[in-house]
Amino acid sequence: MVSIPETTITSSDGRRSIPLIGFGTASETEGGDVVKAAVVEAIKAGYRHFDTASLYQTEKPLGEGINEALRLGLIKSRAELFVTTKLWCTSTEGHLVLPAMKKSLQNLGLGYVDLYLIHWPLKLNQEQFIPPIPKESIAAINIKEVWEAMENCVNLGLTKSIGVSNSAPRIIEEILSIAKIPPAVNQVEMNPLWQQRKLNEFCKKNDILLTGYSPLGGYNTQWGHNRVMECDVIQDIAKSRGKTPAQIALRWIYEQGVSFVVKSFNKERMKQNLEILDWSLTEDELNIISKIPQQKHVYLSGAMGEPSDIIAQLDVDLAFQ
Ligand SMILES: NC(=O)C1=CN([C@@H]2O[C@H](COP(=O)(O)OP(=O)(O)OC[C@H]3O[C@@H](n4cnc5c(N)ncnc54)[C@H](OP(=O)(O)O)[C@@H]3O)[C@@H](O)[C@H]2O)C=CC1
Ligand SMILES: O=C[C@H](O)[C@@H](O)[C@@H](O)[C@H](O)C(=O)O
Repeated sequence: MVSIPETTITSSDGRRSIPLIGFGTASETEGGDVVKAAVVEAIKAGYRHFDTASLYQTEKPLGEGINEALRLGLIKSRAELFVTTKLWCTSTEGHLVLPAMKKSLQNLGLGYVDLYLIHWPLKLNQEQFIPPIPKESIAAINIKEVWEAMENCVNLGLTKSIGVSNSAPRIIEEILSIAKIPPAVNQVEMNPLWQQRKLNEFCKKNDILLTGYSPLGGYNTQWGHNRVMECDVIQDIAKSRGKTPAQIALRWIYEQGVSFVVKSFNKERMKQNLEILDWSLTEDELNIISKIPQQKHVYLSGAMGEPSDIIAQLDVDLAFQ
């Protein structure tokens, strides 16, 4: 079993450990049983950090997988795991945060999560996330009110740490200016095609751990693309090093001093994705990767189906490099 290196983030118990590699659970095609079985296999392989969200509808099977792992004796206690979930945009209002947090815990069957993230700094007034989302259903987030409610979740012991996702410096600075408990993590799109150099620098300066999502570009998914896995530079390095393109992309992100979450429900591939710890990329290889033309992929405007100034601003904020 692979032992995954950890770093620490701010939490209600002072600094707490977080494994640098997390297991993603976003899937539109795989059912609950597949997710549950994958979680058990992932724990066998050595994953200890699990990423879910109310949006993904994988909280319940993740919780079931954790219970199964406990039953099988793969772990002795839930405390050996780091579980992240996220507040969806329909609940980003002060009075809606606590009920959403409690609902997530109920889905997971857990007494607390390790990290609760604001999924997108945005308010949606429409229950179903089925585009087109009319402009009238999109509102700006009242971040002060929402952050105070997130802090309340920490004070109630429902989450150990809080953070943001898909957030640019502008919103993070706003949070930092009012926070009693600062954000511990910012989870964003990050891979060799969107390297996030400036955001990484900004987060490091503010003691916020960047977590990269879609480190393989969301290969073969509806929301992702195949350009990372099919990138010539990545493929050439993979051939010359006897590694897979996925391993090169993951080793690259690992070497950026961030954490990342990668999803594979396939037993061999989830293991392969951990086999990146006992070798490193050379200066030359890092240099070539740093020259890959940058191309951000996740633009919320594309997903909404109707133009909105609020979404457009969010996309602009996130596109800086
Ligand atoms: N905060 C946010 O807004 C977002 C957060 N996320 C989080 O990040 C996680 C990871 O990102 P995600 O977008 O899923 O995409 P990833 O970049 O992790 O890619 C996942 C895809 O790659 C395939 N795959 C995984 N490993 C390999 C491999 N070694 N070789 C070939 N194919 C492979 C998977 O298929 P298979 O399972 O068949 O192996 C799956 O189709 C998500 O699951 C979610 O938890 C993701 C998007 C947005
Ligand atoms: O762009 C819109 C996408 O569907 C977005 O909502 C997801 O990528 C989500 O952030 C996730 O975590 O999977």
